[in-house]
Amino acid sequence: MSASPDSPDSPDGTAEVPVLETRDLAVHYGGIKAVDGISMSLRPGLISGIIGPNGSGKSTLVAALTRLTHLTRGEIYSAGERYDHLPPGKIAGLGIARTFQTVRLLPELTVAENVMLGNDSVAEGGLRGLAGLRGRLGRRSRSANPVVEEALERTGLDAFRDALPGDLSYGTQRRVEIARAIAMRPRLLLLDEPTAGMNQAERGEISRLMMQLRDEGLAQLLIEHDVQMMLDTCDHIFAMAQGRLLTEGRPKDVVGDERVQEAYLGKNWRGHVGTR
Ligand SMILES: Nc1ncnc2c1ncn2[C@@H]1O[C@H](COP(=O)(O)OP(=O)(O)OP(=O)(O)O)[C@@H](O)[C@H]1O
Repeated sequence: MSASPDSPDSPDGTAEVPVLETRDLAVHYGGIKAVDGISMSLRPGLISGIIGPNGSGKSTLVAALTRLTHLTRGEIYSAGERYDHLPPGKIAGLGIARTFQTVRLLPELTVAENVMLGNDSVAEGGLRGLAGLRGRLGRRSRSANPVVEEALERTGLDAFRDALPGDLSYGTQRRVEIARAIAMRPRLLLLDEPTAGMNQAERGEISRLMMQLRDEGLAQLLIEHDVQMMLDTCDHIFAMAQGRLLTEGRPKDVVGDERVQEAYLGKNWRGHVGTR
């Protein structure tokens, strides 16, 4: 692998290696330029966000970062190491975990078992690992896996450990997905619309969880249509339109940017932008 030749400076002047970086990234589907020349850099330990109208390329960008779609051109680096040639199965090994737009839990497994699937030892065992999971975990017992226990605790799911996903609220199912991703011990967590279909209280819960994880050092990239949540949660926002970056910066600056308002928010958006 080749190393990224230059790195941005952190506020204290020392060189800081981005947790993730793209250079001139493009994904075209025939004539559709879903992503068209994105160069972006995610700083460690921050919550970064992507906003943009429907069809602006946000999900395609995440698919490119996790190597689930082809690249038309460009380069991707994880902690300075170029990885755009790797297949999707190798991305977790780089310390990049993700949640999806729709809940993807295994309905016949308990919360603890679903979370355990995120852990390396089980993932390496594949389906045989899954078959052995029940025996090792045991219903109504602790998993004896400190990573899983920690993930359940950090996401406030300990009380639900023996529940099946179908018995949980949508918001709690989302938290299980985040717990499973955390059990991978990632360096970077990608969250694609984690609060879709949630009420305000559940959104607040996810937002607080993300900030808690950020305070514990986990870098996150959030895609979300709820602009107020983005303002409240993110440290840095990228605004996309038609596959390109319109602007990036502090949330209130980006949301206050005329081009962003024109492309996405509309002139009637009246959220508050002055609190951060
Ligand atoms: N597999 C595909 N084949 C062809 N076109 C695609 C494919 N995936 C995405 N597109 C197109 O690429 C563009 C960007 O789509 P994408 O889903 O990335 O946007 P988005 O910003 O995530 O939208 P949303 O907010 O609605 O989820 C759209 O025009 C979409 O129709």
